[in-house]
Amino acid sequence: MLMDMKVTDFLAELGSSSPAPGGGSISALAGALGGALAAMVCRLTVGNDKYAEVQSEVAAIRDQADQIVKELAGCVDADTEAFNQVMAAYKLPKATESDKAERSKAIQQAMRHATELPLGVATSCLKILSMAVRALAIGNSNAASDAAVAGLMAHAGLHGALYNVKINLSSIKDQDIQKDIQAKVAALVKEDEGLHKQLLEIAGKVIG
Ligand SMILES: Nc1nc(=O)c2c([nH]1)NC[C@@H]1CN(c3ccc(C(=O)N[C@@H](CCC(=O)O)C(=O)O)cc3)C=[N+]21
Repeated sequence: MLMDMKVTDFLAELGSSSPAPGGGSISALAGALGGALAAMVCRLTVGNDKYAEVQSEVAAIRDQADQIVKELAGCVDADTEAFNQVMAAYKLPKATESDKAERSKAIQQAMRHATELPLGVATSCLKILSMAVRALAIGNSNAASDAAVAGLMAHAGLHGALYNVKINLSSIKDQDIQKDIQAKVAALVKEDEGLHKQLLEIAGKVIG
C-alpha cells in the first residue's frame, strides 16, 4: 500500500522508473494534503474565543474535511490500481475474434473506471478548495497561510485529476458517456476557477 509507506520511501518509489504511482495518485494525495491542512486550520479555530461566532460552521467544515481526506487517501492506492487494470487489459490475448471482443470489453470497463475515479477525486478536491476558502475567510488568521496552502493543494489536485480524466476520455468509445463526463469536467473547471480566484483575493488581502 502506497499510503502505508514512509514518506521518504514513497518519494523514492515515485521518482523511480517504475510507472506507478503516477499523476492520478499524486493528484489524490495533493487533495488529501489540502484537506488535512484545512482541517488543521479548523481545529485551530474551534475552541478559540476570538472566533466564538463561527464555531459551529468551522466545526462542520472540520468534520467534512476529515471525511473527504479519508476518501482521497483511499484514492491514492485505488488510482494506481485502476490504471494497472487498464494496462493489464491491453495485455490480454487478441489471437481470435472472441479474444478481441473480450479484450476490447475489458479495456473499455477498465478505462471507464480509470476515468470515473479521478473525476471523483476532482469533485472531492473542489469540496476541499471550497472549505479552504471558507477557513481562510473566517478561520484563525494566524493560520491564514495554512488555509491558503490547503486551497492551492486542492486546486492542483483538481486539475491534475482532470488531466487524467481527459487523457483517458478519448479511449472511451461510448459517446454518451464521453459527453456526460465532458460536461462534468467543464462544470468542475468553472467552479474551481471562481473559488481559486477568491482564494488568491482573500490570501492577498490577509497575507499580502
Ligand atoms: N486514472 C489514471 N491514473 C493514471 O495514473 C493514469 C491514467 N489514468 N491515465 C493515463 C496516465 C498515464 N499513465 C501511465 C502509466 C504507466 C505507463 C507505462 O508503464 N508505460 C510503459 C509500458 C508499460 C507496459 O506496457 O506494461 C512504457 O510506456 O514504456 C504509461 C503511462 C498513467 N496514467
